[in-house]
Amino acid sequence: MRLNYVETGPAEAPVVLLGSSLGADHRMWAPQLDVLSKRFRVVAFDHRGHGESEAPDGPYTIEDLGGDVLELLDTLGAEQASYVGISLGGAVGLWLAENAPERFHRFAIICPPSNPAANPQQWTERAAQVRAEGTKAIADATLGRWFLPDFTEIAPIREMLLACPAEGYAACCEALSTTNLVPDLATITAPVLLITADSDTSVPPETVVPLAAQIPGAHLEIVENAAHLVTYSHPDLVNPLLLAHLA
Ligand SMILES: O=C(O)CC1=CCC(=O)O1
Repeated sequence: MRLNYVETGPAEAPVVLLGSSLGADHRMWAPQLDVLSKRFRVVAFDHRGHGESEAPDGPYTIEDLGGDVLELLDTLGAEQASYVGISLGGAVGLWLAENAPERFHRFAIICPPSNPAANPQQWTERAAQVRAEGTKAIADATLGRWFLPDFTEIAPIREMLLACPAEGYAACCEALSTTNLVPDLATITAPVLLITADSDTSVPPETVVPLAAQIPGAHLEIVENAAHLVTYSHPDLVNPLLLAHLA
């Protein structure tokens, strides 16, 4: 699987991978790039079925998405990296922390759905809707969950959602419908920063806060007055947390 990615920062610096949310692509990390690229070789990638990555027919699994990231590390010639992921990208990060600890230094996991398989119908219905009507059918509702009304710079994210291949979006919904990362959280050995947002209705903080007690040594931060896509709306608060954890 060839994942599309964009690389910034010094080639010899430690690698940090950036994994995006469902329907978005590597461009959603624009507010982090300047800051992280001063210290790291930053690789923002598109999950399979997203952005300019290949979009084979689904369904996909979390193992497919995590395996793609391990292949990307090989492509980059990086034995190890740190990983920052939000939402779907956060779920992929938890899978990597559980299944490939030898390839990673540190994780920053933001607003992750840890057990979306608890409500599989939500995801299979959304997959069917997007296959039938395209991502335009879910764009407004998604933006309404991802940002509070006072955040108005949403046009670039809308454009990413509309550009996302319907099959790729649907197949990643199906990956979420079969994903439960909770049973193996206690096996995670890498240092994990968990970030949640107090007004996240996509992945409510009540579902993220308990993970901090289940992941050994995890550090939890709650961003106030923020919704799901907190990296995009609140880089002033999130970027210092990322730098402090990754450095
Ligand atoms: O689409 C949403 O609001 C919820 C979501 C779950 C995984 C993800 O990336 O977004």
